Amino acid sequence: MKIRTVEYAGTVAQANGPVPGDLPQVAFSGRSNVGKSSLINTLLRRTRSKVARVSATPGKTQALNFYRVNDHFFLLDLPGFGYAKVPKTMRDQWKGLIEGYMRRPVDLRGVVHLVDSRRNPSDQDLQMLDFLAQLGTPTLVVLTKVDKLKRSERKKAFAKAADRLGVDPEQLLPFSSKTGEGREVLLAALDELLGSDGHPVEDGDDTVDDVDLDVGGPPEEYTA
Ligand SMILES: Nc1nc2c(ncn2[C@@H]2O[C@H](COP(=O)(O)OP(=O)(O)OP(=O)(O)O)[C@@H](O)[C@H]2O)c(=O)[nH]1
Ligand SMILES: [Mg+2]
Repeated sequence: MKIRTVEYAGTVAQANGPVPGDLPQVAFSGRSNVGKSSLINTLLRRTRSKVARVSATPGKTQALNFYRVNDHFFLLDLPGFGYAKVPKTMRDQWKGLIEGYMRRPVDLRGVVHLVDSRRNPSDQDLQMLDFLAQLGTPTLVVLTKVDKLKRSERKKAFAKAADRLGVDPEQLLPFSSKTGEGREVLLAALDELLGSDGHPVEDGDDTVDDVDLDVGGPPEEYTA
């Protein structure tokens, strides 16, 4: 997939809030600080005008942010979970928002769930993956920040995470926003999730898109 255009399309702060349009969706989830904003910016090649903002106070307001990519699909940035300082009421709100949204009859083609490659997947990671399995939503699991692992550590880390998640190590996609490792594989996986709806099939390099573009972004209170 070649990323041609990315526009902020809206924010959904309530599970039953209006969706900004009628396009297939792919959502990105994971615990706070897992590297989700960095991955989205790397994936969309938005290094100068960042799409997903990094907020100084994680978890303050929980909302789903929508970005329209190539006028063909919505990339959904789900709020990060598991931030230690977030009170339980807020965690319940998070659950209500995400689970409520996912249960809606929206055209959600898949979820990319991020886990830090240096950490053991948490109970919340397992709960999220269970929930997605129950819904039957196709799910990709990405292990982030792999640049921080030595080659020798990587194999062990992947085996351990796979064991805990109950999948094969080959099913875990390595990713690094620092080196760009995994970007092409993940884009190809998104192509598969989206089928022919995601984009017109097309070859060629995709290095020309980081031209000056101001995608805007969610209101400050909705960045997680
Ligand atoms: N070495 C390395 N650091 C990374 C990578 N991805 C993210 N980071 C760092 O990890 C920290 C968190 O990254 P973010 O992309 O803001 O993570 P997030 O999941 O969006 O975090 P919240 O929005 O706060 O939930 C930042 O200090 C990043 O620079 C990576 O691939 N490699
Ligand atoms: Mg973020």
